[in-house]
Amino acid sequence: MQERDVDIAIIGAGTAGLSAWHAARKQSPSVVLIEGGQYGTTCARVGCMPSKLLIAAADAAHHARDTAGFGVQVRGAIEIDGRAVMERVKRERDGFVNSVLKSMQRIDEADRLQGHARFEGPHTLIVGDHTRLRARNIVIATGMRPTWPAFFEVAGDRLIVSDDVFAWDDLPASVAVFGPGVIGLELGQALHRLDVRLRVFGVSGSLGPFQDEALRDYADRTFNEDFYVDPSAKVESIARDGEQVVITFLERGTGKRLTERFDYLLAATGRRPNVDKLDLGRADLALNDKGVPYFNRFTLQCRNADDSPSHIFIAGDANQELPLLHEASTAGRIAGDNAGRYPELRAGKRNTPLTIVFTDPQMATVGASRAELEQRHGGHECIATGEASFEDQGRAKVIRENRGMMRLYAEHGSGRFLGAELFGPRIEHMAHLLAWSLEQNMGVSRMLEMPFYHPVLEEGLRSGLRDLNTKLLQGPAIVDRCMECGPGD
Ligand SMILES: Cc1cc2nc3c(=O)[nH]c(=O)nc-3n(C[C@H](O)[C@H](O)[C@H](O)COP(=O)(O)OP(=O)(O)OC[C@H]3O[C@@H](n4cnc5c(N)ncnc54)[C@H](O)[C@@H]3O)c2cc1C
Ligand SMILES: NC(=O)c1ccc[n+]([C@@H]2O[C@H](COP(=O)([O-])OP(=O)(O)OC[C@H]3O[C@@H](n4cnc5c(N)ncnc54)[C@H](O)[C@@H]3O)[C@@H](O)[C@H]2O)c1
Repeated sequence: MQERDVDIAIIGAGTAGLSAWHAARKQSPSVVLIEGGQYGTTCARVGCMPSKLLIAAADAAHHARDTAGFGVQVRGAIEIDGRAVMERVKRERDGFVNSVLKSMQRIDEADRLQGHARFEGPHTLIVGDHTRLRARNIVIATGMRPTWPAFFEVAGDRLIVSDDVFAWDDLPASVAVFGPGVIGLELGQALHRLDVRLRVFGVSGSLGPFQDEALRDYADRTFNEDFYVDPSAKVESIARDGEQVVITFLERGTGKRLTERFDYLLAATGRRPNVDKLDLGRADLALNDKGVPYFNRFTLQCRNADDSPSHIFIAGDANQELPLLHEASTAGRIAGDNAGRYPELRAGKRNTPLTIVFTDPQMATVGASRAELEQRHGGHECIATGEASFEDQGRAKVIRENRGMMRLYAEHGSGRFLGAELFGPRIEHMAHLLAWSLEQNMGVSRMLEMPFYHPVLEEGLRSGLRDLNTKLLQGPAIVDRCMECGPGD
């Protein structure tokens, strides 16, 4: 076994680990990055990028089929070439992975270690059974992996997770997706639009990231016009028969017992942090009931079992706080910086929570949910809710994407904007405007003073803000459609 001493060890060469490495390296010349799996990051290899590539192909198919409403006839059938779809997904994905690998070449080979890392003691790691690494400070950036209930395993090798989708050479004929969360909805809708026969089964009624019941119901109705999704499914049995998975369930709406065969069961039932194989018991850290170290979200510093501050930091999906790419990058930077400075620490700037789901229509949440806000601000009377629909919105009608609604929250008295849940066309852009407004502590009336071009989807957002302003008793109600700059709202 090779023995080695370093100043800082970073476990995991994903987005958080790479970001931590660069920040730590500014503080110390002795930083080692350990990777137990493949280089290239989850985002580029099996996460954000290949999923968006598959969705882009699905969007192309959808738009090609959706021309008649504009008076444009496409003659002949729209055919999906599954091999060509997957070939492009993988080719472009490989390009993204290669750019990560290229950027990693900036890290000296001597500063990279390959092998699974586990704790032998609070300052000692065993890497791949070939190296004992002693480090003054350590960053855990080990990411997450998919998780599923044991009863899915009857499907054998026909049980797959999102990673497997991006290894396909061709599209299958049918898939049963379990889990209408972010991954299940994005991949499920994309597969459906690429002519894969689809059912999406959920439990407990949850749908994507929405907490607001009105948005959840609206999204549920809208998605069900496109593909079958039952957020509270009654699945009676799952069995394997030959090369297929046989699922018996009660059909939503009719209650009819149906038995259907699928090529795959795609488990999109959540992801768990990769901390269970780190031997954290030997690191002397205080762990929560899920085995994840307690940490401070501004410093990313963990706590020891005796509640004293630890020399170990945890960033990215591994800490389970906000498993999103931009959060992994920010948290990694703060953790790496603090690992370099320890025992002196700096509180990092954390961004406004922002989630965007790339379905059609898109889903987004900004800031806190209404329930969280009520708790934080002292009850429902402290929070005003504004609302607007995209169904009659000018620009949305022009492009025939007039589906969706939004709920916007603000504080009574101060008029400060606090958060939103949005469902509608190209919501990714409006969600950014709202997150940036929140970062700047803007009041709703100030937001309404900002320029709104015409005709744009953001005029729909202005309608929601006007309604919110009225609910705050800070402006007149908009009784008639606002016509001062055309039919935009
Ligand atoms: C299908 C899918 C789509 C997604 N789409 C989006 C999106 O559109 N937008 C968005 O913001 N986020 C998206 N995400 C989430 C995003 O990909 C993650 O939040 C982000 O990649 C997490 O980065 P990370 O560095 O924490 O983890 P990772 O990139 O997973 O890095 C962790 C690394 O640690 C290594 N490792 C684990 N254990 C050990 C060990 N013991 N020793 C050594 N190495 C170890 C792993 O091999 C891995 O390389 C998506 C995720 C998935 C799965
Ligand atoms: N656009 C994006 O930003 C994006 C895209 C993909 C993934 N991600 C990240 O990845 C994380 C993980 O995504 P995910 O979709 O795996 O998790 P998730 O928590 O969003 O969804 C899991 C879903 O599975 C359901 N479920 C649980 N057990 C079930 C069962 N036995 N049968 C049927 N359904 C069941 C849950 O009710 C939930 O709806 C997300 O939280 C997100 O942070 C982000």
